[in-house]
Amino acid sequence: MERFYLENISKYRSLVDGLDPFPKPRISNGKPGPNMTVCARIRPLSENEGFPSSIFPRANQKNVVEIHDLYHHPKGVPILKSSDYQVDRIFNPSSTTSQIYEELIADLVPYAWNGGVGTLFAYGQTGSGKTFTISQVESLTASTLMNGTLDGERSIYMTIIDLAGNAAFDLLNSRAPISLREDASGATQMVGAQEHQVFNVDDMRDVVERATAFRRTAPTLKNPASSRSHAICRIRIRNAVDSSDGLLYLVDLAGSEAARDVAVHGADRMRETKQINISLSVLKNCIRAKAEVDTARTLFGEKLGQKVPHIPFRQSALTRVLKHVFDPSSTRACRTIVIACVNPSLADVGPTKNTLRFAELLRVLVPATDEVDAERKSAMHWTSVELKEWITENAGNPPILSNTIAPRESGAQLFKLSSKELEYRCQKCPGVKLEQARAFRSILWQMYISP
Ligand SMILES: Nc1ncnc2c1ncn2[C@@H]1O[C@H](COP(=O)(O)OP(=O)(O)OP(=O)(O)O)[C@@H](O)[C@H]1O
Repeated sequence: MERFYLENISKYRSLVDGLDPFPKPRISNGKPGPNMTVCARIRPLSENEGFPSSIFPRANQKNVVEIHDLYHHPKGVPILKSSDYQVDRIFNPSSTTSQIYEELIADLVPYAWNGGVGTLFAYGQTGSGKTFTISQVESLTASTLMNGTLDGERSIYMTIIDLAGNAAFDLLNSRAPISLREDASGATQMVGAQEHQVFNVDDMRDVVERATAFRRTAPTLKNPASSRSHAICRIRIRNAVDSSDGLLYLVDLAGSEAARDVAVHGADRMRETKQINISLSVLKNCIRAKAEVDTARTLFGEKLGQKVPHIPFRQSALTRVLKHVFDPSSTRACRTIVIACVNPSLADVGPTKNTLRFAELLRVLVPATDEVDAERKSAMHWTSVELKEWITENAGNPPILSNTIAPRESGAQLFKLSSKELEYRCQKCPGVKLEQARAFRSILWQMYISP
């Protein structure tokens, strides 16, 4: 494929130049949820790669990127296939980590200082800049925590572990194996992991450097030192006065490597990649379900009762460690930021689209409350024709339509279907994947939930 792109670079450029610079804007039906921000960071092109960029921030709409890919047309002429993606914030190749930190992450630090749980994930294809971003954020976080501007006395402790499959290792103790267990209160404990108290910026940077030396890496086609594990840096901020410890989790996820990248590395690497991809998929389901719970709580408050989506956080070691973040019964205040890292090179266009699709699926938009009420009330009485119109507008691409509703099914009947039945029907539509079916189901879920 890379050869095809290289041979057609000038054709690609001329096709992109011929596109309408002001395409039809995407319609967004809400604003980002209260405790979750999903952004994308486009790293600079490496000079030695020789491919043009496939990512074009849209000129007439903020936080939307267009991706242009080149396809082999059966008639032999390369054609352009374009898609667009929207996130809460896009950082261009010229953005520095300090800018990203100031704009997006710095607020998590006082939030955790005052007892909240702040979590930052870096997600993306191998070589897309996750470790680059998280390591600089760790250093900037150390400066904010230690520069004396935050009110009150706190003690700060760090633990850094990595997870390979369901096995966990202590990066601050020569990668000694540790176990993850739930204690009597239901909290997940990293049994055997060392926790280091830190007193200044240098202490914190030393701890991070020590951990980095023990991180598991292996070569991939895209990165000679690719991280093949999820690294979790936990900073516990102890407040002796009211005993509610704040927590900051900085999570550098393993590269979401495509199978073709590891094909040359044998069966073990294929197994490892499969495990990484499973844990990333569970993580995605948990982040999205958590955002749905938060959104529903914002919209319906006390009236919501027990009617919250299931959060499958027990399905992988990664999400069990982060139980504080995902357990819907937890009463702790949590804020989560996801940075989807992408490499703009045309050679990476496939994984880039996967990463941005992943990022989009994490977003749960909150419609204005009066809009929800009005829409919900009228939707219950829609006929199947009105329902079809609504589904066409809201079900994404490819459209979920043909088999979703029976000929005379009304709005009220569709909204009462169980999630399983709805997912099953959506999946019968050509080209619709389970993830899209779930995302669509959650839009419906927000609409039909009764206060
Ligand atoms: N924003 C950026 N500016 C300059 N260089 C960058 C940027 N992002 C990444 N790089 C460079 O790209 C290379 C790969 O980055 P990095 O190791 O962070 O990727 P990764 O996503 O963590 O990969 P993996 O999942 O394989 O570990 C590194 O040499 C890094 O210095």
